[in-house]
Amino acid sequence: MKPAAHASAAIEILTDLEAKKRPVADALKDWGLTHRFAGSKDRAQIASLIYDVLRKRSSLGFRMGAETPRALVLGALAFTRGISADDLAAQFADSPHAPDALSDAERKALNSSTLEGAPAFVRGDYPQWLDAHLQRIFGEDRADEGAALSERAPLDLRVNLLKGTREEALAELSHLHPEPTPHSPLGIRIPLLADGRGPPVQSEPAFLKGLVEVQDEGSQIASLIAQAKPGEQVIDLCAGGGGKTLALSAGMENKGQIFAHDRDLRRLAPLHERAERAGVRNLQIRSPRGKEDVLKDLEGKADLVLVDAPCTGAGTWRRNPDAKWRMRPGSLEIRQKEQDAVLGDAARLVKPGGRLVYITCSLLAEENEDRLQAFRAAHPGFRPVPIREALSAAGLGALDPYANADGSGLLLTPRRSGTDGFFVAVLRQ
Ligand SMILES: C[S@@+](CC[C@H](N)C(=O)[O-])C[C@H]1O[C@@H](n2cnc3c(N)ncnc32)[C@H](O)[C@@H]1O
Repeated sequence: MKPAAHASAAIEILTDLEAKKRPVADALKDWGLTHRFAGSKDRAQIASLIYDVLRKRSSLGFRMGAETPRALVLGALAFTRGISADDLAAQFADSPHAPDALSDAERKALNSSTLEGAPAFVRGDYPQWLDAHLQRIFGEDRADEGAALSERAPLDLRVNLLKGTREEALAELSHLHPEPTPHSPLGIRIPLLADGRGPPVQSEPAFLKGLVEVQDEGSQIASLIAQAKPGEQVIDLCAGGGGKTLALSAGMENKGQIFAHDRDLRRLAPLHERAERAGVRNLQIRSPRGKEDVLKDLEGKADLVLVDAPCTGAGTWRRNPDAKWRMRPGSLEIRQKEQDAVLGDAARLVKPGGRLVYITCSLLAEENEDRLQAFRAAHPGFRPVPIREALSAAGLGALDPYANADGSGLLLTPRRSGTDGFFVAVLRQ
């Protein structure tokens, strides 16, 4: 397929998305099933274009003067990919499967539009109802924070010290032009390809033998702040696929015990194979078993309980732009209740003198500072550790500027730290 045919397919899929209001992954899958002639590379190119559209849906619509799938795709090709109106017209003329030729109004928008006069939620490409929420944290910077959350995300890897050093990993992956990440001592950043996709690192020998894992630098930092030490008893209460479990385990040098739990059995499934590949030998996966309390024997025993809480994921909009437009006030309320519940469950597991580390990949105070406040009111035995103290102990003092307003947590964002958005706070019992 030629690039112009990719544009046509993207318009078709976006039209379907709009009509059926369903997740983008489902629409892409269905399109692939009904267009078998499209190879995997074509499908990936089309998906990448659709994600470029979704990241900047509002601002592209504003600049194009229309929010139709066609206007948005033209806008993404011009403003994100830098293709001139003349070059687009030439591409369209050259392919039988191209979108219709550009109109005069489209040419004008492509050549001369700006974001001047656009409100913050358009410049920042986020849903209007979130404006007050983002203003609460970022004030006048909210549009710039939103804009940074609307860029493509980098591809970051974490070096697994159980298998080798960052220098060894950089050398093994040198053909992908890796760079050390600026903040995490374990991070490697791999440049994206021209169309915004990352190279297939999961097929690299360095990945297959467990020397590197895919993990955003922000997630690496959150795990490092938790400071899981050799010999400790550690519980990763919301382990999911185990991204942070593996990072914690590497910090423990396979000494002591780490327990991974999640209320959703299916989410834990990949961890078995990932741990094997990473050479982790001190992991027990405590899968849920109906109504049974599978952590009962660990009550009051953990040196560290990590709560990587379920959240709206507002910090990961670069990777899941679809989620940003699908987010509703009701889902924020549901997440808050879940966060309170899981924090309450964590409290009973921490031993006297132990730590509870609360993490979200959200930027919203309603999911971060407010939840900590509610937790502390219900559990006065837990004291917050000033985040600068926790950073210093983890050898991450350079991240001090990213402390939140009251110093109770770390707030990472693409604009501030170049990572996904994360909130991290440490409490001690
Ligand atoms: C942010 S995800 C975890 C991501 C994972 N830690 C990682 O680094 O890849 C949050 C997880 O919390 C789980 N969860 C939600 N409520 C829970 C609860 N009450 N107890 C345990 N897990 C819960 C969800 O199933 C989900 O997998």
